[in-house]
Amino acid sequence: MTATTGWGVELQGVTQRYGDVTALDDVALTIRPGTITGLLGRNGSGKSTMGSLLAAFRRPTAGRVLVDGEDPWENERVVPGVCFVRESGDVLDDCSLKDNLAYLSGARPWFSHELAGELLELFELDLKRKPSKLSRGKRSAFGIVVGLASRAPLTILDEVHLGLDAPSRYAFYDALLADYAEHPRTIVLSSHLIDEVERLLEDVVVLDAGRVLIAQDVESLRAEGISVTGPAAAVADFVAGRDVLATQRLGGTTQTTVRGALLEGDARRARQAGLELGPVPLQDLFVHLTGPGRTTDAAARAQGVDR
Ligand SMILES: Nc1ncnc2c1ncn2[C@@H]1O[C@H](COP(=O)(O)OP(=O)(O)OP(=O)(O)O)[C@@H](O)[C@H]1O
Repeated sequence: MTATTGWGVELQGVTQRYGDVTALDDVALTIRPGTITGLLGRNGSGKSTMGSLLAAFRRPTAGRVLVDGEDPWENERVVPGVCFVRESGDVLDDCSLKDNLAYLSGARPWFSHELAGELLELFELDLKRKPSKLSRGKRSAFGIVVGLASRAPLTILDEVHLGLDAPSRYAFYDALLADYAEHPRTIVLSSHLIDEVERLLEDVVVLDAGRVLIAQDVESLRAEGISVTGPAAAVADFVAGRDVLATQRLGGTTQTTVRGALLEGDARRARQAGLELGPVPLQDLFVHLTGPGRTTDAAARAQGVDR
């Protein structure tokens, strides 16, 4: 089948309830086609639920899900183009990997057997083995083989690195980037290892208790976090009136993380006050915005509510 450049996603007022648990709460979101988007959030924030809605594993309680402009639910055009790989692994446990690949590739119009072969070798997976007999890491690796080789226009990789050792994780990241460069598509990557995946991401969506806290491109998000370090009084003066996310003190020195782009003259003012300005890693921003005790403030900030 001819290549695509990836399918976009739009969620309009999407709510998903499980009994009295609201997993997604009136979510409005656009995922740009042809990007790698990081789907981040603390445990239970709704990431897997969002994946299952995009893959039409379930229908939302309320609102509209659009994949490539159409509702994916029972949609014969859209469903084969959405590949959702999740930790639980939707594989045939008691069939060999070879039979699994034959079965799974049958439903995937863009499936590349050549790439599957390369990845099986990379992760040292034996086609004769059955998923039920694999270690956790090898099971994850097989999920990655299926997810990448499917070359689906919308690929959702939900915590697919679980159990993988560090060399295998980095091999996965490299393989993903290499294949994505040659076969552009939309990839939604959910992971708690933000430091590791940051370099892969173009856009980032942060969910917080079922709501969208952040949805923007990584570059502009990074530019919004500033670390200010220097004498305590000078730091306090510099950050006054700004959105302070965290402060650490060591002796007379303070390091404060603020959210918000630098204003004109800030760099000069900081230099004159003996302060050091620096970037904030995405992981730190995430922790400061969603960490325990911050949830309510962060959600309120996202909604423009003053507390
Ligand atoms: N099938 C289900 N039945 C009942 N509640 C569910 C179901 N699936 C998810 N939930 C609940 O919905 C909320 C969101 O869960 P979800 O799995 O989407 O979060 P997550 O961000 O993927 O979490 P994690 O990072 O821990 O995997 C949680 O409170 C969870 O307990």
